[in-house]
Amino acid sequence: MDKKEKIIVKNLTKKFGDRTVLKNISFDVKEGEIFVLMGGSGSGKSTTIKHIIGLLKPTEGQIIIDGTDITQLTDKELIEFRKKMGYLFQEGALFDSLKVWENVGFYFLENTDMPKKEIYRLAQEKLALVGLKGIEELYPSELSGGMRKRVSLARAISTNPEIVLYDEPTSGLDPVTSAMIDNLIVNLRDTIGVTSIVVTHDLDSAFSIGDRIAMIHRGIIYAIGTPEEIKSNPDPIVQQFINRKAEGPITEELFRELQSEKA
Ligand SMILES: Nc1ncnc2c1ncn2[C@@H]1O[C@H](COP(=O)(O)OP(=O)(O)OP(=O)(O)O)[C@@H](O)[C@H]1O
Repeated sequence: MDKKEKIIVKNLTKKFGDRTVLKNISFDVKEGEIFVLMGGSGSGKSTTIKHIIGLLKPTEGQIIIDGTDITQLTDKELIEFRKKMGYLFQEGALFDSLKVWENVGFYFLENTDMPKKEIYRLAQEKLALVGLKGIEELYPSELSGGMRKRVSLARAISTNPEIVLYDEPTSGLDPVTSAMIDNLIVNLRDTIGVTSIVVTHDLDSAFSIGDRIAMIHRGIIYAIGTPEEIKSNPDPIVQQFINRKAEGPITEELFRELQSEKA
């Protein structure tokens, strides 16, 4: 039997001023699925997931999560709804003035009466999951970029969310740490059935962890399918992207644009 849809993105269009960044995109993500969103710089990946977490409102379209159209929620309702979602920001977005454990336990420090000792323990547990130990008392400025990213990931999963949205979880990480993050994403699905959307440029990671992959280019979804289906998709844009080719329709478009800007 087909799994139930957890997230439905329906005819989503987003304009910033007179620029249309997302052009009527639709897809759904099934419960417990790892759905990868792939595409070049500026293609609209971050904008798409920011709609799913409710940080952006669509110009047109709907975002339906567990049957609720979140675009219709009030700010207060949205904050409550977001409890079931974790979001790993592209830049990490840690609070520099807070220690690592306070960053990881931020949700509980802000919103609950849980004793600090317990929050500290919870932070330790989540940090261990991302391979970090003994850094609870440090500040983000004392960490490497890769460590900061992992601390952000520990924070994203601190509330045991049903849905986790990852914006470039492995960018800037060494191959071993990247593989560890990939494993963690897969483990969260296998052990507690987390539904994930992973935005990535990392083709190896996309093909190894994705149950399905969507390829977005200039605000349009060109292909959606299993890794095998994407590999054999004949679309020239998809093929140029997944084969890392310098020449092809993506570069030709870019070239034409640069020429017309010069003219
Ligand atoms: N708040 C905003 N105001 C105006 N334009 C924006 C805004 N946010 C994003 N854009 C534009 O929308 C387009 C898509 O941006 P987005 O961040 O979604 O791309 P992306 O696919 O995530 O790229 P990258 O891989 O480089 O992070 C870009 O051209 C960007 O400049």
